[in-house]
Amino acid sequence: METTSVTPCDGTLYERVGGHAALEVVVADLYARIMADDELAPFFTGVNLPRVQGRQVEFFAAALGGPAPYRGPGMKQIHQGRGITRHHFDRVAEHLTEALRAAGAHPAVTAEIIAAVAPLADDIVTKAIE
Ligand code: HEM
Repeated sequence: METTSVTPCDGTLYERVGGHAALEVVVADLYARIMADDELAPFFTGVNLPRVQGRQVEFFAAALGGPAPYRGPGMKQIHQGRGITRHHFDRVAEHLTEALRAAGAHPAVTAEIIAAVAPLADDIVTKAIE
């Protein structure tokens, strides 16, 4: 079986992606990509981005098995009523994939992270028809 010391197959996804520092890089890049996307940027008009990015790092860290809990509001509470469609969710997931790739995450780790966030669509998407 092939093994590598750079991307061990054991440990939490949090560890395998590179811990807190790596997630800060990924989330900063994710928001740069979101704000450069004409279909997504309008959702974040007037939003305190540094604060939301900090929460996002906390959320991902906790969701991927990191040591600290996420203390913010739930996904449904945050996103309901914003008119987010499946299409918007998928675009964010694509930007997350690219941000992980750019940060050097192993493709298998990226795939596992995308699989881990996919079920969140049920709470984030509130508008069925575009
Ligand atoms: C993987 C999917 C997603 C996750 C894990 C996620 C997670 C989060 C988190 C943790 C926050 C910060 C909560 C807080 O205020 O403390 C947040 C805020 C926000 N999210 Fe998401 N989100 C996702 C997808 C989306 C999508 C698809 C959209 C819209 C296209 C979106 C729009 C927003 C907006 C506008 C805010 C700011 C709310 C505010 O503070 O006014 N999110 N999200």
